[in-house]
Amino acid sequence: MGLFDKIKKSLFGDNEEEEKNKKSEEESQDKEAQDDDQADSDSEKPSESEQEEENSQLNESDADSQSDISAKSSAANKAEEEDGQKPVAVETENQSQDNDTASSDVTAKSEADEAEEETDQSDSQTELYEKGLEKTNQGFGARLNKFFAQFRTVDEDFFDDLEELLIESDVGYETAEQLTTALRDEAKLQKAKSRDDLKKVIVEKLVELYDQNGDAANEKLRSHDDGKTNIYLFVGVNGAGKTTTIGKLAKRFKDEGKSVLLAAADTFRAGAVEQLVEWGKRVDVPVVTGKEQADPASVVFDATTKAIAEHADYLLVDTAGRLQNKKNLMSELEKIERTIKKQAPDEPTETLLVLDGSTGQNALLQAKDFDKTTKLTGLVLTKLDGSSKGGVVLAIRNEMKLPVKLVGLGEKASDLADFDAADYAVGLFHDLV
Ligand SMILES: Nc1nc2c(ncn2[C@@H]2O[C@H](COP(=O)(O)OP(=O)(O)OP(=O)(O)O)[C@@H](O)[C@H]2O)c(=O)[nH]1
Repeated sequence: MGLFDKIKKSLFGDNEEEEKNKKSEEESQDKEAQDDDQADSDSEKPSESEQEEENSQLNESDADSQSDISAKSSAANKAEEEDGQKPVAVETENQSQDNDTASSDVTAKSEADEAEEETDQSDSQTELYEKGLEKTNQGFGARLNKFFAQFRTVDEDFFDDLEELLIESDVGYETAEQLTTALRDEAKLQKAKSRDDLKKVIVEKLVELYDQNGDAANEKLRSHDDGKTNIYLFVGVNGAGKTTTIGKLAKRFKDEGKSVLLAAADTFRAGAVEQLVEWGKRVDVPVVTGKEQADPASVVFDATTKAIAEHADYLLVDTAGRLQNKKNLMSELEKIERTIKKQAPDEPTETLLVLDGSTGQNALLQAKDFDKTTKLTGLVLTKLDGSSKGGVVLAIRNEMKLPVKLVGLGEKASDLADFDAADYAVGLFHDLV
């Protein structure tokens, strides 16, 4: 569907039926990891209160920062039940710095009788956005729609009020100003007078603003298809949705027939490893783990060695969201990146910052902090289904020139979509007014 059709459908509706596909899961492979003397020992670990204090500087979302593994595991189990999938058997063995390659990872076994077909509903991307953005609509979209519902005439007050509304919706001051100016000019040009004319223009301008701030070559997930392993490094504050996104993406790649390996490099928190192992079982991909409190770089080293040796198509690396202080977190990430580059000089293919979509303007600060340490190639915006804002998408794009590559629109394995500016802009208006 072209942009115009999407805008038309959003604003005026139609009766098109949405397609629904069913996807099935494939068997996984058993893999082995090789150990090495790569790991250095980490400095002493902090108290919980120190972690919390540090984390609050990076993440304003208290609810997420307090999420624990029991909640996560029960959420995963609940989702498993929803997906109707039984977990496959998992062999768990810890890795250290010896050379016991046979016991160096956690492997999801692919036993035929256990690999039940997952029948996740695979909604079309537009449908996912519409469903996922329902709550965001109660925020940014609802404000826009309420604003348009009260619309009387196109005058200076109209544009001033619109600019104010955009700033309140976390679009950012600069972006709000740019968008309002563009809208003012376009409204004049198109002689837009009615409410529907203006809504059409604003959707067009939202998309245009997003598009003009990007690098066309870096819009979609990068992936090389030359037999080498694509390594995706996921960074972000705790609770942003890194592990969940990795689980969802692993499922997507598996469904595409690719071989996937996961690395649980958040050894700081035992629950984080468990959570990734749960996802590995759910989507039937092996997970490389290390001993609790082990050097995360050693886990990454083992996982990279294994992925390269076994010609895995993708290695998805989960990292810690918090350490005793920001400096420690950043130096750990630096070390992980160095470790990857040592074995695979052109990697990582992607360094994705995972951001909670409801974080608001703080998301921008996080993006700037992480970008200083690990050169980011893109963003993943999660929880857009539960976001009360949503406007931060534009702020980040405008100020960081970083593309949003993926969006999380729910907790299920299938609730992941490629970011699409038109879908996003249209989704904000869907079903309202
Ligand atoms: N509604 C909704 N919830 C999500 C989404 N993505 C993640 N979550 C939930 O957010 C919570 C935190 O997600 P995690 O994947 O554990 O976050 P993390 O960044 O790995 O956190 P740490 O392991 O603490 O660093 C979990 O309860 C997830 O189920 C999403 O797109 N929508």
